[in-house]
Amino acid sequence: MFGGTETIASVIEWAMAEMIRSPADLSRVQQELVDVVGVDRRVQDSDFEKLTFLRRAIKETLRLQPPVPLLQHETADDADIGGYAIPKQAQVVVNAWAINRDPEAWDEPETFKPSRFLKEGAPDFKGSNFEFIPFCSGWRSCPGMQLALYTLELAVAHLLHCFTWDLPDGMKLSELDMNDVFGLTLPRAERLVAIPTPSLQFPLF
Ligand code: HEM
Repeated sequence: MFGGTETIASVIEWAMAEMIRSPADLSRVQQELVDVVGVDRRVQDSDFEKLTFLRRAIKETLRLQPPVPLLQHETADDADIGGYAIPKQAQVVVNAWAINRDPEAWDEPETFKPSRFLKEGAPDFKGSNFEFIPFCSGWRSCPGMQLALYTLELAVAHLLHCFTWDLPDGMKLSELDMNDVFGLTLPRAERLVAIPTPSLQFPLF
């Protein structure tokens, strides 16, 4: 299995890139952090329950950039799926990346839009909404999901609460390369380079 660290590092980088490229969402997440946490202390575990937009921005990142895009399994028995006969012990590859962007399931599937998850009945990734499967589903789904979510939320919350972020050398948002390298994992084709400026009213170190 791919390391938990590589998957998490990739999603943190994608989340930062998606938000920098979407200033309205970035400013909504940062305002939420100021409203919930303030500017004179750091984020704590007890804050996460109230950081609803930040958590949806991470969900949306996992939809667009699942770090395990292809799920490889073997059928235990003969099966019939959508009229296709799949024999026992067939190798089946599920393209989670394509499913998470299926235009029949998602409105504007290519657009980073965390607010889609604010709607009543929006899909969740706990395993029963098959249009959204960044952690797969069923008894071989990711056992590290809760740890991964906690780590992702904590890291991104600190990065966005403690700093404001700018692209280097007057680079425009439209120039940010959002290509990936498609394979067993889904890293960015070009590393994200962004300049942090401290934003809190106390020394960070
Ligand atoms: C954003 C972070 C992560 C994502 C999106 C993710 C996603 C996945 C997916 C999709 C699978 C199933 C693969 C398949 O069915 O072919 C999986 C399996 C697994 N993951 Fe994760 N993972 C993440 C982080 C972690 C972490 C932090 C750990 C451990 C600390 C972990 C441990 C595992 C293990 C042990 C399996 C194999 C389970 C089995 O084969 O029964 N993952 N992960």
